Amino acid sequence: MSSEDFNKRLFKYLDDHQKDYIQRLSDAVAIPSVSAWPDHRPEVFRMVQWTKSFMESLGIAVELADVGEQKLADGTKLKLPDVILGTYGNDKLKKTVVIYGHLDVQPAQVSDGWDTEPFVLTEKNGKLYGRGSTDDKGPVISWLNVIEAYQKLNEPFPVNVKFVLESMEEYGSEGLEDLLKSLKNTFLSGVDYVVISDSYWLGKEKPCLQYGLRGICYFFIDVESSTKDLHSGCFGGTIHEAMTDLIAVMSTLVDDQGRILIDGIYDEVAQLLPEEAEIYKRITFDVKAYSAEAGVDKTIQQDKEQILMHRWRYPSLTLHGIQGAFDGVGCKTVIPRHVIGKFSIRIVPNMKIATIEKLVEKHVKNVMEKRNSPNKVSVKLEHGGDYWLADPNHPQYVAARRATVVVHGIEPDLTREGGSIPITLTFQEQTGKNVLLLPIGASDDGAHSQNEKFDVSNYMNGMKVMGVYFQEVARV
Ligand SMILES: NCC(=O)N[C@@H](Cc1c[nH]cn1)C(=O)O
Ligand SMILES: [Zn+2]
Ligand SMILES: [Zn+2]
Repeated sequence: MSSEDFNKRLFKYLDDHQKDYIQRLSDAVAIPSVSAWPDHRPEVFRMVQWTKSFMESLGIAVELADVGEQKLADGTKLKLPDVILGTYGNDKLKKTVVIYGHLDVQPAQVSDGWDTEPFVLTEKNGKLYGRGSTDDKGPVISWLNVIEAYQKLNEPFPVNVKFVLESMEEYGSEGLEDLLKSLKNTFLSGVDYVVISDSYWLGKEKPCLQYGLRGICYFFIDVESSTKDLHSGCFGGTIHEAMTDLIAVMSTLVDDQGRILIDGIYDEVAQLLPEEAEIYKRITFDVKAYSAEAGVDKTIQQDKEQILMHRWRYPSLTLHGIQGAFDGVGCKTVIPRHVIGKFSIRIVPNMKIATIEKLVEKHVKNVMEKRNSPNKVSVKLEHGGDYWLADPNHPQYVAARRATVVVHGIEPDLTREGGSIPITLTFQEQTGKNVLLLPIGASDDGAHSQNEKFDVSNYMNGMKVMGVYFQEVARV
């Protein structure tokens, strides 16, 4: 049978089973596998077991790798979720593809402003709303659905597949880097390509392939002022307040133009070369739609090239929150005794995590010295992940481009991504092979945000691209 004929059968099979795929995603979304919530760790374990059972039902050999314990801020220890290592096929004559994905999700609660229950997949106008629908349960399940479709069509699978599915990605992939290093000469030896579907198109219509990611350095600034919370009427104006110190420090980190104010932070950022500047001009990107997706009236930069550069090739600093601060409704006249400020810096070529860590420590120390405060202040790099860049002309990218053309009838843009998948570089280093980012979700999916969703059309077309990608990559 020609590949065109098989593709027709594959696409029909996938289309005919749309309902089953939505039900499967709904079952996965119903498990609130939030890695950042320690009390939800059993749910993360349940998600691992759910996926293991699904994989085993497809004849994938599954091994669970223990990656140790997580030490929480209060000193308690919590078991890290096992990493799923799956092996599908072991034919020496076939190429071997490693598929990485994650089963944990960002926190979500209706009170954050969701229109529906975040852990109940809700279909409205062709969109599937639910936490993890696009990040990253939808894409992970898509890969597995495609394997099932090949089986049901009695079609030999074109490649061997090795799965690495973790459940701490949204919390810095703790334990995974060491695991991959230990697997270099065993599970990861002899692989040919690595592919990751855990990112989004640049727009809503046009597919893309990505060859770059920013890294991340996530910091905690801990300020402690007293042994207990205090009445602001009795003590206000007489003691050095922890929150006042913390806000003073946090307000010195970034200016209103998004420029990071930490001395030396831009020193290692790669210079923009004329050839690179040209790349941004060729990319399809709708600035108005971007603002609309963010729900803002005005972005810092106005032109397309500048926005893309500030997403992909310049660092950014975001203030995320303050643990221990009063954030309830109403008024509470308290002086919090202990607050932890959280911020992250997205890092780009050629910034080094160790340099960033030193510069941030120095900056906080300088600001605090000027304040003459007796409070205990410490800075901690909670987790760090490197930036990553690959060669978009590599044959694996050519294979994925062909697959995209078959399904979408259009060449994908070759783009980068402003977010981070910290383990991508480790895969590249430990396998020595090309890594491809193959996004299937749309730019407005709202990962990490309220009302995260995955379009049914992206789910269906994403599986089709994955199905054809396996054939194309088998040939290169
Ligand atoms: N889909 C990728 C993603 O969302 N990655 C996270 C990774 C991360 C790192 N620290 C906390 N989360 C991201 O925020 O980019
Ligand atoms: Zn993700
Ligand atoms: Zn995410």
